[in-house]
Amino acid sequence: MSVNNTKVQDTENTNEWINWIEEAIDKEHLNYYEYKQFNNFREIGFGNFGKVYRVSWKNLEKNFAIKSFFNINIITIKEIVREIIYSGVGKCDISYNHTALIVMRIGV
Ligand SMILES: Nc1ncnc2c1ncn2[C@@H]1O[C@H](COP(=O)(O)OP(=O)(O)OP(=O)(O)O)[C@@H](O)[C@H]1O
Repeated sequence: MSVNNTKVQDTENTNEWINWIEEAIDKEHLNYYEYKQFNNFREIGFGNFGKVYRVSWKNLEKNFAIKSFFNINIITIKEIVREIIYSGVGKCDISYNHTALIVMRIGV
């Protein structure tokens, strides 16, 4: 799974959280999006953990917000899980500047 390609700090705890995400995808509790299905990246904000982009999906009119997390570590991975549970619609493939990406509904 692509999350392993990021700059993950290789602690047991971090791996547990990554496993949680991967299992949730396997069991289809989480949607998984290919990064290449998104285009028209426009930066719309940034927070403590990374940047947020407005993106188009599969060249359709459908827009999503994508949140990127830099320097994946135990703190950010917990934040990713929290965001996925409370506001996310899914997790995205990782390829953008080696960051983890989650996909959210647009609008805050
Ligand atoms: N789903 C979204 N749709 C549209 N804009 C968003 C969305 N999520 C975040 N944003 C924009 O990106 C900015 C940063 O959001 P982000 O969640 O990264 O940080 P935060 O909530 O301000 O703080 P923290 O980093 O502590 O979570 C927000 O202030 C908002 O302007």
